[in-house]
Amino acid sequence: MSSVKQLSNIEVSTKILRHAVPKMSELDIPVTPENYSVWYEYFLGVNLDLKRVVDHKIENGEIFTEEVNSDLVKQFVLEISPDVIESVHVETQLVINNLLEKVSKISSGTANLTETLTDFNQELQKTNDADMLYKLVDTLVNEMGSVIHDNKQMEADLNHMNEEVCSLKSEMENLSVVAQTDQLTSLFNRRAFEDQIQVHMENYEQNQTASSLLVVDIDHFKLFNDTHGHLVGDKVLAYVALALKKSVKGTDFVARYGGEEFVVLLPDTHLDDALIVAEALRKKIADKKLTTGKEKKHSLGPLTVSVGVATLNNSDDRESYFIRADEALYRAKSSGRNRVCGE
Ligand SMILES: Nc1nc2c(ncn2[C@@H]2O[C@H](COP(=O)(O)OP(=O)(O)OP(=O)(O)O)[C@@H](O)[C@H]2O)c(=O)[nH]1
Repeated sequence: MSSVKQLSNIEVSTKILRHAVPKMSELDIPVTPENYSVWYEYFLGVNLDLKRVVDHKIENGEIFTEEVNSDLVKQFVLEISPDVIESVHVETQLVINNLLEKVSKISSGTANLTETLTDFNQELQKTNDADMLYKLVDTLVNEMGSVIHDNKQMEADLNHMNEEVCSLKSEMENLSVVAQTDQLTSLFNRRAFEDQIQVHMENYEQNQTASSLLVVDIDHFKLFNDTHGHLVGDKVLAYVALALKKSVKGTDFVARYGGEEFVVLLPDTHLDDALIVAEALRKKIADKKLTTGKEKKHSLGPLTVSVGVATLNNSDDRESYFIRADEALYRAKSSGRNRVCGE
């Protein structure tokens, strides 16, 4: 279990919330989810680089302008592993539950108190001859009234805080999606792939669930870019991404590994079946006639991919699994491209 997970409990997240928000307001930093993530990390105290950079800025009296905040986000938040983002989700959810519990307790407590005091007040008003007592109790009732008022105010504050935490949570979720998505193709990115390959390894270890990996690389993509320009190149990448996504089952995982290279993880799939899937992908892309221009008359020429396939085995770690698929891809390239090679 990571140190972050060990620290993940309601006390820690509430404590951080209590420190982070006042500090941000002291430094005039808007409490957006991204900025909050930086300060959450800062008060969590495990990211020493972040702490050093922020402390240095505070010591030098530096102003946390929009630019400074955004640099901190870029430098540290976008580097936060999905693990940490996930843990912030869990903690935010715990804070919400805690707050909801408090809010409901205060609501019912206030309702009871109001009822009791109202009855008591009515009874007292019927008694004419106990002036002194009446005055004392009336004072008491007034005081209790102000307690009720305070409680109501507290309830309103808690409700408001709850709304803010809810919106924080939903923004954090968006942040997590962004951190795992490739902007150009909308596929998962390499970071998400690293997580998913880990899931496959664990399923294999625990339940002997088979797993196969395809590494798909567009052939001569440099030439394509050079001939048609980068913008068309980008569109072709988006097209290949969609073609891959549409050609596999919903449980299969497609990501852009980088540049013109894609990866597909097939759960519960042995080598023979993975080779069939890979061949179907290759053929689908090779058969498509790509055109451009308003009337789609201008042909872009052939577009093909090479695919390397590997299946997870007992002695694999994440790296060796990927390397075997990548070596198979290399063989597909060096033996002529537009083909599939297995390990
Ligand atoms: N348009 C565009 N091009 C990209 C992107 N990422 C990488 N590339 C280009 O992809 C090309 C990859 O070239 P190479 O690695 O030489 O590979 P290749 O031309 O596909 O040749 P083989 O893989 O050997 O068939 C380079 O020209 C990169 O600039 C991108 O996001 N958009």
